Amino acid sequence: MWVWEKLSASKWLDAWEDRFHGNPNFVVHVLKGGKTVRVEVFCESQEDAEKIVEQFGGRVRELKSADWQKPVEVPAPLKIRDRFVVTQEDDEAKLADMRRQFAGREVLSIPPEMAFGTGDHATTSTVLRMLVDIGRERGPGWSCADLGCGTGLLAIAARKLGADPVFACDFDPFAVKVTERNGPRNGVEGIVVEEIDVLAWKPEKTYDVVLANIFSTVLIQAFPVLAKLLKPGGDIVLSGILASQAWDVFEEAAGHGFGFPKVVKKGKWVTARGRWMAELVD
Ligand SMILES: C[S@@+](CC[C@H](N)C(=O)[O-])C[C@H]1O[C@@H](n2cnc3c(N)ncnc32)[C@H](O)[C@@H]1O
Repeated sequence: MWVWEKLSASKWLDAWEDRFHGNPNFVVHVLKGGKTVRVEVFCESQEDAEKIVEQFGGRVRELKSADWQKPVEVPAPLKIRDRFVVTQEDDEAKLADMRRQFAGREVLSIPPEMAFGTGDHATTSTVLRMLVDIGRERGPGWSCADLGCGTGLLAIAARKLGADPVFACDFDPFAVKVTERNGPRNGVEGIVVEEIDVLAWKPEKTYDVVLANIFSTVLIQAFPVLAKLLKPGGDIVLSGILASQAWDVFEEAAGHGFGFPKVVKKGKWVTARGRWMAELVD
């Protein structure tokens, strides 16, 4: 296992977070009392690591496999309103215990894999909370698209909340596979999952609810696609937005007829729930 690492001044912290948000294999450390940032990216091969170094600069080192294999403690289950509990546990006996412990909430099992979205990141958990609210407001029978689905957690939750059909996509083929696996693992069938680059997409269907937890630089370019995808009066939830970039996102959104009356900031991450006001667009 190879690690590419780069040191840079801490003023670039947001830029690095933005660039790698969604990549489960990157870790950003703040060093020297906040003056320096170290970006570590885990790669399968030295060749991959060297390609990244060529692109961004930095240095490659080999991680001792003992470090890599160190058992990681399963984090505590995460409660989402009074509706879900999200856990990385996949042991059936432990899941059965959790179902007893959290009776009344549905337990969603999303084991950690090389795809983003086990629920513990603020950008995912805030979308989940907003999604529970949307599900309650809409009742059964709304359609939902989850763009940049990662592990598929949001699509699975949408299906459990009454959405039908549910469409999920990611440009990472591994995320597509993981989402296809995680649906049935959680008793959910029928989520349509496709490998799609949102920025090169010409959607043919429209949805009542669109979710996109993808970083700002992608969202800013994605509004023409989002406007084609969302039904007039539909709900849209955007996440993965660094607070420092939120106004750029909202400004671009407004130009395409999107308004975001509900904004939640968790740490430096912003999640926004809004609507597409088709009548404001020529
Ligand atoms: C932050 S993760 C979100 C995962 C999951 N939806 C969640 O909320 O936890 C962003 C996902 O978007 C995907 N992604 C990034 N840019 C994309 C693009 N242009 N088209 C499709 N997927 C993209 C990444 O592969 C990653 O799985």
